[in-house]
Amino acid sequence: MALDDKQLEGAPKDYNKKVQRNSSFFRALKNSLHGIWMILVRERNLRIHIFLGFLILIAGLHYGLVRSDWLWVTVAVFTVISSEFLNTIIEALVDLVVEKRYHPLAGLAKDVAAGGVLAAVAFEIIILLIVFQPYVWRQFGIVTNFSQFIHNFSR
Ligand SMILES: Nc1ncnc2c1ncn2[C@@H]1O[C@H](COP(=O)(O)OP(=O)(O)OP(=O)(O)O)[C@@H](O)[C@H]1O
Repeated sequence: MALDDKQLEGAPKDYNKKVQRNSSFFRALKNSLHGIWMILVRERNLRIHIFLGFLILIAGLHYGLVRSDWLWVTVAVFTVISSEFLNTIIEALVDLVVEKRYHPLAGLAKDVAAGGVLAAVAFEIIILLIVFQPYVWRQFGIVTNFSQFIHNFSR
């Protein structure tokens, strides 16, 4: 991943460059936006999650979700997006430390980071199922009671 990027492969030549603190709020903002642009360009999975986020937004508008539903859906979508950011940071740091050498700990760090994304996606799916299922059933004229269903299930 990270080391395939030609622009970043050239980075070691810049070792003598000094790193400066962000001198102003706008400079910090510009660097943050650059970070978002970099991950958007490089990480296909993040682009897929953002695309799915737009589809969820359209579905939410279609079904007319209530405020509390929107809160949960927003938390779920941003949890996945944040986990992709974290995954990319860990991959970049691991590649920086081990370069292209094999190390079991490097593999462990990357696999655990990827597992974190999977856990976040599982969280998102559970939230989406709980939030959307009454709206979908209602479309077919079926009124459900989720709490009653869970209660009956546990008996
Ligand atoms: N330096 C390394 N040493 C040992 N195993 C590694 C190393 N780099 C990668 N791996 C293993 O190869 C897998 C794929 O690594 P890679 O850097 O391509 O991440 P990726 O999962 O493809 O990234 P992306 O999230 O961008 O798809 C890792 O999950 C890890 O198991």
